[in-house]
Amino acid sequence: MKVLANDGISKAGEQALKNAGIEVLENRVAQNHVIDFINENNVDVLLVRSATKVKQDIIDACPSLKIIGRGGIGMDNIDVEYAKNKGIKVINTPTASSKSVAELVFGHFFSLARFLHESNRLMPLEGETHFNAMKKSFNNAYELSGKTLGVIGFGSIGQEVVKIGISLGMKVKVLTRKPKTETITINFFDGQSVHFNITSTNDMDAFLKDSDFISINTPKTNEYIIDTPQFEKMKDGVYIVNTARGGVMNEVALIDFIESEKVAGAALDVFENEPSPELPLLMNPALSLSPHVGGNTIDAQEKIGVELAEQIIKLQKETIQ
Ligand SMILES: O=C(O)[C@H](O)COP(=O)(O)O
Repeated sequence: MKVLANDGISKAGEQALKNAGIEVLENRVAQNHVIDFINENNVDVLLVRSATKVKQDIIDACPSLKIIGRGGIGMDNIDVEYAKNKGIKVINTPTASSKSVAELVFGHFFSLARFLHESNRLMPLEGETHFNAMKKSFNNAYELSGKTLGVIGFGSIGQEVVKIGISLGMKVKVLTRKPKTETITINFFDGQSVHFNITSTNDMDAFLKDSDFISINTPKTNEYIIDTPQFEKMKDGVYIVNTARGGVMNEVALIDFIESEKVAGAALDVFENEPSPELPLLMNPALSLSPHVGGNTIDAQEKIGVELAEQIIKLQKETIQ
């Protein structure tokens, strides 16, 4: 069996596959050469992250493909149903990177609430006057503790965001299409755990009115979840972080509401025009930005690689001679 890990795979994942007698090709093939490469090398399994798109063209033109694996959560770069209808197994790693994404959400919240993104850019400044002026300009900072965290989406990442929020002493609200209850378990270093039953709401207006810090943690949507009418209903001075997908929040409207100071600060890890975000986003001091790195930790990539390898080995045993 041959695997093409086109957007990379961790050493641990690669080793697990090799130990099972599976060949791993680590070539990084450009999108327009993927079909030829798969056919020339008789690839059985195509592993991707979000960079490589696996759409109908690849699925139709590559009869050797038996498994498409997404190292990560969002499957919007893969024609999942189309592949499944053609008998191709499609797998992902729905929980392996959720802690990493949730930690990035809070990295951005802390950065926004304390102006870290901006002060890092502006330091070092010469002389007491500049130093003190800068210090004064960052006076209106906030603690997260005691504030209301609004989480849009209650999947594995949303739940990890909620855990961190609770641990910081935040009040937590979760917005989902239909209300649902999840038991959130926080494990402490000494082996103790606490459990919280959290029920989400579908009352968007109340959610927007109450939330001081909003994190978007949903799959990609066809329409904006956050657009002008939603911004209008938010608290003055709200902070928003989007680590979900470009397209869940209207970036043009976001800039307008930052300019009117309705939104105090926002962070984007994902962009409508990815990988080339619009210029007004890049230059805006109220924005903390990162280049789609939610799952980019050594820890998450290790877990992702190993989980993918385990699933492939299992599928190989079950279905592929
Ligand atoms: O959907 C995901 O898993 C995250 O957005 C990470 O995407 P990436 O693997 O392309 O970094």
